[in-house]
Amino acid sequence: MEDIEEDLIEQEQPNISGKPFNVPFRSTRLHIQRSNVCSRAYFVVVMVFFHVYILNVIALLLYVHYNNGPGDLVRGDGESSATVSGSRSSLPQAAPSTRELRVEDYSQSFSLHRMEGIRVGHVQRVSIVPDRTHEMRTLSLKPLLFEIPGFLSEEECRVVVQLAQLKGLMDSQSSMPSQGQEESNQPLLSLSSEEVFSLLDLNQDGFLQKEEILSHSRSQDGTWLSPESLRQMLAGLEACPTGTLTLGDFRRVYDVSQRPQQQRSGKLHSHFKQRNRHTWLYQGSGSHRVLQTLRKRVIGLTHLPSSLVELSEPLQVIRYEHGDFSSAHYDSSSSHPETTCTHTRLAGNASALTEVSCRYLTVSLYLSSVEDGGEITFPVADNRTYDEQALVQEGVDLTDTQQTCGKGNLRMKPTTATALLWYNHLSDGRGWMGELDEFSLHGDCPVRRGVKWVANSWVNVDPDYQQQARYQRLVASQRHQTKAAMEDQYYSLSHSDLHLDL
Ligand SMILES: O=C(O)CCC(=O)C(=O)O
Ligand SMILES: [Fe+2]
Repeated sequence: MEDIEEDLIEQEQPNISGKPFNVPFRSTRLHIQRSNVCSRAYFVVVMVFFHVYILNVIALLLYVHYNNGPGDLVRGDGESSATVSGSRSSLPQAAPSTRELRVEDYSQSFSLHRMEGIRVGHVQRVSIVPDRTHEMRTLSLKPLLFEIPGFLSEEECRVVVQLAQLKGLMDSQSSMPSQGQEESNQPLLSLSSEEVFSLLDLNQDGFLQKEEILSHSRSQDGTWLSPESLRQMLAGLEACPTGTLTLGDFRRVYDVSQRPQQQRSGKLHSHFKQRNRHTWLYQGSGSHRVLQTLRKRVIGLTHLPSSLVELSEPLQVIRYEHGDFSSAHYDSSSSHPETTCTHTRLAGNASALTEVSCRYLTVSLYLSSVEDGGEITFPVADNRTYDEQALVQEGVDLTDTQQTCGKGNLRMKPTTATALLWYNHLSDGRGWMGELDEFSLHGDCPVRRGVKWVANSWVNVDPDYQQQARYQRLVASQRHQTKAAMEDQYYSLSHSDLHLDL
């Protein structure tokens, strides 16, 4: 207490003006301090806490500043209307920066841009190309779906159709066995369980290990084992105490997995069917300027980072002639532990996983109008809830676009130069891609008169953010190596030229 009083006396020195504090004030301070509330120790502790707090805030601000988004992965790159028709460097990207390499060090603090639908019928003006704006109309909120008339010029539509014709179109394959294909696959599917077991038993030890089953279903091609059937088999395998399947186990599990889906789940779901022809058009540097422009326009429209869009699938151009259609389907897939995204597979230790398409959103570009039929249908758009059972009721299967196109909730007639954009996935609530949006189910009604040309621009995103980041770093470093190799070659060439000259 004496110390405190000494201290107080020291503090009662005259102030700057040379005058001592007046008496009432001094007596108040003395009173407070004698009551021990503001003891020196207390003051020191408060100040220490205060400084630690300030330091923490500064550290946090610095952290946020230097880790502002995952580098090239989701950087807003200002690829706006002004740059849509501007030329961009075609040089390979630089090597991964230290900033990119730190991507895994911190948790997500960024967002994949997602447009606002506001309400059905809402029209917003968007700036995608210089010197003009486009109207973007919300067609549904579930899925989040927009229509942008005049997204392309008629000339651009013509060029894309001609480029597709030049490339050549091929028959589209159904990703799931269609009824027709089931028949044509009969000889293959009629392999006995013993034969299938023996083919899968790579090391011929008489047991099937998980890796052996997975090894045959790595690539999406073929119709033998859909992701759903694969899940059935793996569930059966996990139920076995040994973690392997004997021939007897395999017979049971395989039988169940090969039964049509409607019998397993009790739901009358028809398999995916389609009839049309398609081709793929590369949009990277060196491709036709219209294709490059369209990709930039998709970047401008979606506000997604150019690196994501540029590493996505090429443009798919589809031609539907008379009677051509596709039954209702999802453009993307829900994620499961047994699946990996096709586009990022090289970046993971995923050699034994089934590949699936991971497409955050779809931009469908209509390159022609159709005289009759050929609408795109979203059978469950804006239903209050998603009910898979309700898709098939009283013999009416809403996924069967050949029979029930008129009964879906939303149908859009193809119109030349119009774009549709919809999100196939919900947000994960943290700014990355979340679950498959079940309302994004859509199909194509049969063309009755005319020809439908449509181009699909998909933006691929891996629901596993780290995997997407690894993939982008891998591509960036490979590009860097390629560039270095090209420069080396150029250097040695010019060097040898020099020798020749001499
Ligand atoms: O025809 C359309 O409008 C879109 C085509 C489509 O759904 C697809 O190819 O996945
Ligand atoms: Fe589709």
